[in-house]
Amino acid sequence: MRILVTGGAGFIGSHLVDKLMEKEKSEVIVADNYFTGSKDNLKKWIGHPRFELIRHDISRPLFVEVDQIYHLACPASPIFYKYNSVKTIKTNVMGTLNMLGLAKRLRARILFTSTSEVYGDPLEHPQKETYWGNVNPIGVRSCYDEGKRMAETLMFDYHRQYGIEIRIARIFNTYGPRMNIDDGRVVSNFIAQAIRNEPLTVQLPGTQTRSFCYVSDLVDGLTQLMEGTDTGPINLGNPGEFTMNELAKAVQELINPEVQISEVENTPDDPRQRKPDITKAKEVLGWEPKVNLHEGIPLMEDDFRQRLGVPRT
Ligand SMILES: NC(=O)c1ccc[n+]([C@@H]2O[C@H](COP(=O)([O-])OP(=O)(O)OC[C@H]3O[C@@H](n4cnc5c(N)ncnc54)[C@H](O)[C@@H]3O)[C@@H](O)[C@H]2O)c1
Ligand SMILES: O=c1ccn([C@@H]2O[C@H](COP(=O)(O)OP(=O)(O)O[C@H]3OC[C@@H](O)[C@H](O)[C@H]3O)[C@@H](O)[C@H]2O)c(=O)[nH]1
Repeated sequence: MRILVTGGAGFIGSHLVDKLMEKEKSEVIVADNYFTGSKDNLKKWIGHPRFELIRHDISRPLFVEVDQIYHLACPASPIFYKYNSVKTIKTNVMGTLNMLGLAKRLRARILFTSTSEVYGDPLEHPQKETYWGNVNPIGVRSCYDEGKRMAETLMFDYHRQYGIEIRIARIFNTYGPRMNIDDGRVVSNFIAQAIRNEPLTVQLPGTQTRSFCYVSDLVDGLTQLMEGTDTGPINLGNPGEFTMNELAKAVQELINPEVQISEVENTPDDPRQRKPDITKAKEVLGWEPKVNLHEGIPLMEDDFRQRLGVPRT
């Protein structure tokens, strides 16, 4: 089995590669342009006979011979996906078209990592896969959430029109070791701030909620979805829901009780609430997350302390 992972040098992608490489018969090819990812995340596999790393931007066609495609390439942190919004759209739309073209030529199964952001600022809570969402089509987040929605449309049209085997995961906020230290997402920000003894920046109002999934759980969900028979979309996330005020308190308690918490301005269109309904994942895949936030934060803290060079005192 030869498997392509686009975006495999990123946070989730590199953990997925670790899991795929554990299977002795798998060969893994990663294609990544290193916009938010890094070779460092894959250093243990570089030089391995079953592993190949290609610098490639998926908004251009890619010619490789594989049996399965995990299509993850796309900046995921709001700061990075807004940085060059037109490029984010090209990555989602042209990139997904290119990967579907590859899947069509090879008759390969393709899994796309969509997002809870397709639900926008959801009016249904928790979110089921049947909910169509509440998305601003012209806002600063649209390059990402509308880009992912268009990519889901392309996936289903290739499936209906050409019989391509597709899998769609709608991933909710995921955290863990190897996130970029200055990634800008909330869990990595708070952990880095707590270790550096800088105020935790809670964006107002602080009552907005998210549900945080530990990366090993998420990766198990992705491989189970790929190996199963359901096209999805299937929500993959941890239903444990926290306000940003609660998250800041948890990080303060677990990492640095002395650290201050400060309130800062938010960005436009920030979703006010988000929690996955994972009934479908449980029924169809037999999947549910195992690691809760209070267990996951210390695991991520170890990795951040090591990279920041600040040991526990
Ligand atoms: N982490 C989350 O909470 C979360 C939630 C929902 C969905 N997702 C999705 O999961 C996937 C992985 O997210 P992540 O958190 O690992 O993000 P990440 O930013 O760490 O990884 C994305 C990877 O894609 C690469 N990339 C970006 N544009 C590319 C392009 N045009 N060509 C080739 N490579 C490109 C980056 O260099 C990086 O290695 C993304 O598709 C993201 O939208 C993540
Ligand atoms: O320092 C910070 C950063 C963020 N936040 C808040 O934390 C919440 C989560 O923000 P993040 O930037 O981590 O992530 P978001 O939930 O906005 O988007 C994420 O959603 C799912 C995925 O597709 C992506 O990983 C990302 O787009 C927001 O309400 C934001 O206002 C803070 O309070 N402080």
